[in-house]
Formats: sequence, structure tokens, C-alpha cells
Amino acid sequence: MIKVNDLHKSFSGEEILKGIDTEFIQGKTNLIIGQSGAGKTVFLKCLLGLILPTDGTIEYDGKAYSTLNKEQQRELRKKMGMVFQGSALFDSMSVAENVMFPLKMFTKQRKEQRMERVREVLDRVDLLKVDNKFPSEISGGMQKRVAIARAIVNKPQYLFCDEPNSGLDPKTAILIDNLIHEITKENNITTVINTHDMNSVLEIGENIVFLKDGRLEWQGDKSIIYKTDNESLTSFVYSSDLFQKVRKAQLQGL
Ligand SMILES: Nc1ncnc2c1ncn2[C@@H]1O[C@H](COP(=O)(O)OP(=O)(O)OP(=O)(O)O)[C@@H](O)[C@H]1O
Repeated sequence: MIKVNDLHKSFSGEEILKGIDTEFIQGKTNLIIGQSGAGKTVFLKCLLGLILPTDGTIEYDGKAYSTLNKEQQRELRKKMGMVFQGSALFDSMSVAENVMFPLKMFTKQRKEQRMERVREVLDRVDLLKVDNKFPSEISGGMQKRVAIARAIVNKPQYLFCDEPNSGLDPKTAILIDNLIHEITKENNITTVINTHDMNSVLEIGENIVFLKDGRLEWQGDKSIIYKTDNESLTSFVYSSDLFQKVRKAQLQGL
């Protein structure tokens, strides 16, 4: 679990995050949603320890990042996996080499051990057959699956995904969502996903954090998001026709 207490972040005196209190639950897909500029990426970067908050604390299973020394921060980072927007694979490395990269960086495992773990995760994301291919030789959906395999190869306790669906067709996007959801359950990971995708909200929104202008405006799961009368949230989600239809059907008990 990740607990966020009164989190503030300013850049050059401009406050972007304005006192966020929330929790991201272990074993669930936690989604951060909100309009462009609401502060989602800044929030995700704070959670990853890539930028330091101006004020407030972030606790990872009871340990506040700000109280950790450099070595403990490094240890914590080893427990984090990240799926970057656009996958961010190394073009000059094969699929298997991409997935092996964190093992080389963070572990002292022998080559055979690393190879075995790489094969295990590639099998999990159904990509064993393309292990020798390069990113340019596989589809965008496959590239995302490689990015997920790379993010989980080190058995992370926390998994962060920045717009994992961007650039994918709706069907592939749902497959990727479901894969992240399944992996979260199988490994009891605290997963936090920054997304614009309303389909993701409907599919895997187990704990949804809605940010507006750097503040937490609403929090709940997909089953109650339909019924909310929070105006900011409904005007945000109503931009999707599909979501409008689903909400209407839900409210009518269909
Ligand atoms: N390093 C920085 N220095 C100054 N301002 C920043 C920095 N990073 C982000 N901001 C500002 O913080 C605000 C929130 O940005 P952020 O990228 O978190 O929004 P977002 O909700 O992720 O938007 P989007 O959905 O478009 O990615 C923006 O006004 C942005 O210009």
C-alpha cells in the first residue's frame, strides 16, 4: 500500500499539487485520472521518487520516503517497476535483452538465472516466440507487453504505468489493461496507472483517484463512478460517449 499525506509540489513558486491525501491499495489497479494539466504526471513522478515533494509525505508500506537514507531509497526503488508512455524500449536491444536490463542493473544473478527469469516473464506475456526480435520488428501492442515484462522482471512490489494504452487500438488497449490487472492480482502488487482512457476506468478501475487542478476531487471505484453527482467528475467522464451510455444503462438497472 502507498499512503499519501498532504502532498504539495511547487515549481518556481507555482503550486501544482495542492495537498493530496490518498491511498493506493495493494493487489488493486489504482487509476489516476483528470484533465490535461491536472498534475497527474507530477504526482506519478513524486510516487516514483523522481521528484521530491515540496511538502507532505509518501509512505510505502509504512515507510516514508523522506525518512530513508540513500541506500534505503535505492532498495525501495528496486521494488518499483515502471511502464513508460510509448514503452521506451531500447531499440538496439532484442526483446529478451530489454527485459533482462533491470536484472543486470539491480541484481547479481548469474546469466543462467537471468535467462530463466526472462523466459518466465516473456512466457507470462505470451512473447517467448519473439525473444530475439528487435522492438522495430514487433507491433505496438507487443512492445507494450515487452515493457510490462521488463517492469515486472524484478518482481516489484509497486508497479507504475504512465498511459499504458496510448497509441493502441481499443481492443489491444483492453488486452493490455487486463494483462496489467491480472499481473497485479497474481503478484499482489500495488499498481498505479496514470490514464486518460475511459475504457480503462470501466474495465479495471478498482480505485480511481480523480485530480482537478492539483487537488483530489473524488475517489472511488468503477461501480460508484456511474452514480456520482460530482459535477467536475461527470463533466470529465461525459466527454466519452461510451461512458455516457454505460452510465445511463447502469442507472436504469440494465
Ligand atoms: N518540471 C516542471 N517545471 C515546471 N512546471 C512543471 C514541471 N512539470 C510539470 N509542470 C507543470 O505542472 C502542471 C501539471 O502538469 P502534469 O504534466 O502533471 O499534468 P497532467 O495532468 O499529467 O497532464 P497530461 O494529461 O496532459 O499529461 C502543468 O501546468 C505543467 O506545466
